[in-house]
Amino acid sequence: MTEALRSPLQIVPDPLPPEPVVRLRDVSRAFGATVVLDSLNLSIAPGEFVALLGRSGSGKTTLLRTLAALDPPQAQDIRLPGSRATVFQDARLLPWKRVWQNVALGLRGRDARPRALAALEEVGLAHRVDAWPLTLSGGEAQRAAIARALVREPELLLLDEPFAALDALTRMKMHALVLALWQRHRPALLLVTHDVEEAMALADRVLVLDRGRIVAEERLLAPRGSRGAIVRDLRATLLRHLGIDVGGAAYADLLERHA
Ligand SMILES: Nc1ncnc2c1ncn2[C@@H]1O[C@H](COP(=O)(O)OP(=O)(O)OP(=O)(O)O)[C@@H](O)[C@H]1O
Repeated sequence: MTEALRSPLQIVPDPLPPEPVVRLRDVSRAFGATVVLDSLNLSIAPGEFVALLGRSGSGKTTLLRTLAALDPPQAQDIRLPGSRATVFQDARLLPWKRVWQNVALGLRGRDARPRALAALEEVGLAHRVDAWPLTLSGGEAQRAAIARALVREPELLLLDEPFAALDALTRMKMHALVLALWQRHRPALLLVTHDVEEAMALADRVLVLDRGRIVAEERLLAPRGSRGAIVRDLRATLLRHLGIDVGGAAYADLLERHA
């Protein structure tokens, strides 16, 4: 027997953390003299759900476009997975193609249609597969856009304020849907949002971007659905980073009016 096997106290090394699927090191981006991303560092682990908050003009969309590799490549230290998909605020469906054809767009092989149909069924649109995009409601169009992203089984799913244009009830349904799909498929997911509540309800980690830098990072360790007790302080912290003082009299007054 070897020495190691005889020892009653074997030291089992911690498993190495998984390699991030996204890694940005010291990434900057400027438009003319305006610096929009400023020496930014960001890692996202496989299967992690990250929310990105930021005031208007803080650089969220620019960061998302960098992660989607939509802008011309630059000589920067950026690692991205090969398979990525993006869902925007507007569904961007081609109006001259039926819903299932929009989802199947770019898929190769005979199984393109069955794959598209399966994805549409997953998002609750089995009854609308042959519809024209212009006949869909806003929520249905976003479901189709999510199906189009998911059918590619991306390692990285980017959501750019996908619920911003939806009414409150539809938004809640979409939250539940995105969470269920993320749990089933487990892509790394970056959700850009203005909505602190949305970020806290859905994400594992919430980042705040300000003037092209990540100025706050909060991990949500409590399981989703049982976060009620811990969210108040966190909400206040995140809102402060977004320039809203929840301790201020004006905010207290606002809360009272909504009570
Ligand atoms: N193609 C471009 N050319 C010039 N300036 C740009 C371009 N794209 C973005 N900007 C500028 O970069 C800054 C950040 O824009 P970005 O769209 O990334 O912000 P954002 O946080 O997504 O804002 P919002 O929440 O309002 O969508 C803004 O000042 C914007 O005017």
